[in-house]
Amino acid sequence: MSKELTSSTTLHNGVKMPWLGLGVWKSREGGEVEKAVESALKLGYRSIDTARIYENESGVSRGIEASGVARKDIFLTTKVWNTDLGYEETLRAFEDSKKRLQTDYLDLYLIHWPVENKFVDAWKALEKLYETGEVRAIGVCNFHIHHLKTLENHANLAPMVNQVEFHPYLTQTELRAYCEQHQIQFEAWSPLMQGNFLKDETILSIADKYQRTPAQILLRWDLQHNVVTIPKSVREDRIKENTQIFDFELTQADIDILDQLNRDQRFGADPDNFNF
Ligand SMILES: NC(=O)C1=CN([C@@H]2O[C@H](COP(=O)(O)OP(=O)(O)OC[C@H]3O[C@@H](n4cnc5c(N)ncnc54)[C@H](OP(=O)(O)O)[C@@H]3O)[C@@H](O)[C@H]2O)C=CC1
Ligand SMILES: O=C1CO[C@H](CO)[C@@H](O)[C@@H]1O
Repeated sequence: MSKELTSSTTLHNGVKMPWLGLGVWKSREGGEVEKAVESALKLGYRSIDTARIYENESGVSRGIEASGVARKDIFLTTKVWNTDLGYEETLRAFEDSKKRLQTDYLDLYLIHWPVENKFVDAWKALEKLYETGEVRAIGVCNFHIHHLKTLENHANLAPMVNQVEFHPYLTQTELRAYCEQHQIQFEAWSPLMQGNFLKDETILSIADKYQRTPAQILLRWDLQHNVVTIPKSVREDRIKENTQIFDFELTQADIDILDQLNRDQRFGADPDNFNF
């Protein structure tokens, strides 16, 4: 499978989404996020993942502006937060995010968490935004199979993306298979294990073998699993390092070794057990 920095997966509605994007959770507005987004776009990233709850959508838009990259060439994602779930509430939250992001449309709008009894109404709002062309693709985050099944029973449109925690300690085998069967693109959050990979001897030794950094091994492993990945960094050297994953390939044996590190360990919250 050959991929390059600008290469994309095709979602089930035909929209193209880059395999690599920049995550911006914890990237602070007022300088940090602006600089990270500007650097990433100048280095060739074409996808940015933010959320209302990250409180940096305005900063993201300033970074885009500073980069000089045309809006039409960028795949921009944001998410509706738990307190804004509901039909009218979600439509309003979308308008507010659009204003902060200084854009007339979004490429991808996601439900951030599967809050029971609320996500179906929010999904109806996302379908409406999709029908009116204000968003090019819609999807969910943190949905287990049972949440996807509930949605299926009420939705006109299947989600195009499910963005969930994914790395070698949490390989999500069943959920990935389900998403693949239903043409839902799987997207990894915390692909770098929030920085917790440095103590893992297996990851370090594979990095050594390929003469790559551990971060590059983790991101390459995502690509070879056909998983969209959105590593976060505010450091230009790392933002660049995280792009250098398209010119080498892991052997199947090494992919298997990384897969076997699975221990169903989360660095973030469990969707069935969250409390925000
Ligand atoms: N839908 C959801 O519920 C969620 C979505 N997300 C999305 O996914 C994105 C990525 O996940 P996130 O949780 O941020 O964590 P990541 O797994 O991307 O790890 C980010 C951490 O790794 C460090 N880092 C980045 N690159 C390197 C490198 N090359 N070498 C060493 N360390 C590195 C960063 O530090 P530094 O910045 O200092 O370089 C930061 O501390 C988020 O930013 C957000 O957009 C995340 C969580 C939940
Ligand atoms: O994207 C996210 C990052 O983690 C946060 C929880 O602490 C949430 O905002 C959300 O899951």
